[in-house]
Amino acid sequence: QGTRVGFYATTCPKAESIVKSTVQSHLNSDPTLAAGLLRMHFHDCFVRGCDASVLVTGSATERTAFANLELRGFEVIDDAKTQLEAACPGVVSCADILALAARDSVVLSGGLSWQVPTGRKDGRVSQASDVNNLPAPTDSVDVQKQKFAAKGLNTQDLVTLVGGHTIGTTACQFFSNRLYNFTGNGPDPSIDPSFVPQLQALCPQNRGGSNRVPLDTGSQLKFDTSYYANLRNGRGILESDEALWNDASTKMFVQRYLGLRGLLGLSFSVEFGNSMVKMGNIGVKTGADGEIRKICSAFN
Ligand code: HEM
Ligand SMILES: [Ca+2]
Ligand SMILES: [Ca+2]
Repeated sequence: QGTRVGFYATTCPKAESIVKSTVQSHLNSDPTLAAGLLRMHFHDCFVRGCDASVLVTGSATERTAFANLELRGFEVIDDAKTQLEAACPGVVSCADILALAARDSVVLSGGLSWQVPTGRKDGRVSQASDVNNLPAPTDSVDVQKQKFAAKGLNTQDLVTLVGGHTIGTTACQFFSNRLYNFTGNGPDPSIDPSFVPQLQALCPQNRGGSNRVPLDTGSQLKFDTSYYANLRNGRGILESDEALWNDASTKMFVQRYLGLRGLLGLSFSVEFGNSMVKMGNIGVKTGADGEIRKICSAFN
C-alpha cells in the first residue's frame, strides 16, 4: 500500500505536531470545523484515492462538484501547509496533511487516537466529473455497501465510517423529503413520530433548504456512540443513516457498538481508527505517481 507510520520521522520530525497544533487552534475558534475536515478526507479518498485532488481550485475541479460545495476547512489545510513549507520545504504532501487533520479532528472531538500511516503523494488531476460515485443520502444499504466495496471497504467499515456522522450537520435539502411527502402523503414512517415536528420546525416545507441540522441530535460536537443510539430510536437524519438500522447486516454492527445484550461488543472508538486507516489507503500514490504540492489548492 506504500504508506507507513512515521514516514516523516527523519525528514520532517515536527510534521504531525505542526498539523495538530494548527487544527487545534482553528477548532478553538470554530469547533464545527472538525466535522468539515473529517468529511473532506472522506470525499478525497473516494475520488481518485487519498491524493488531495479535492483541494484543488479552478474551473471544473472536484471542488466545484455539487457534492463538494459545502465542504469546510480548506483554510486549515492551507494554514498547516504554509507552516510545514517553512519548517521542511517540499516534504509533506497535502494528502497526508488532510489524513492527519482528520485524525486530529476526531481526537479533539473526544474520539480515540490512532496512528496514521503517511507517505501519500498529491495527485495531478482534479475533475468535477469524477465526483459521481460518492454515496448519496438516499442510497439504500445495498447501494451504500456496493460503493464501499468498490473501495475495498466491507460492511463493518461502512457502518463504522458513516459513524463519522456523530459530528457535524446536514442541510435540510438532503433529507427534508422525509418530513412531508415521503410515500405520497406523510413523513417517512421510519422516523420516530415524536421527532417529526421538531425536524419540520428546523426545515420548513418548501423553504429553508439550506438550514442546517445536527446529524447526531444532542451530540453534534462529540465523537461518541450517540449517533448509533439515535438510529435505534428512529432519530437518524439522513435516509441512508436510518437505513443502517433497518437492514439486518448493518443493524448488527450498530447493535454491537451500542453494546446491546446478546451480541459480542465492539468498540466504536477503536474500530473507527481501524477503518480510517483502511479508507486512508484507498488509491494512494507513491513515488513518481504524484508530487508534493507547494500549495494545496494548486498543482505544481
Ligand atoms: C453512505 C455514506 C455517506 C453518505 C450518504 C453521506 C452523506 C452526507 C450528507 C448528505 C451530509 C450533509 C452535507 C451538507 O449538508 O453539506 C454529510 C455530512 C457529513 N459527513 Fe457524510 N455521508 C456518508 C459517509 C460519510 C463518511 C464515511 C464520513 C467520514 C468518515 C462522513 C462524514 C461526514 C461529516 C463529518 C459530515 C458533517 C459535515 C459538516 O458538518 O460540515 N460521511 N454526509
Ligand atoms: Ca482524491
Ligand atoms: Ca456525537
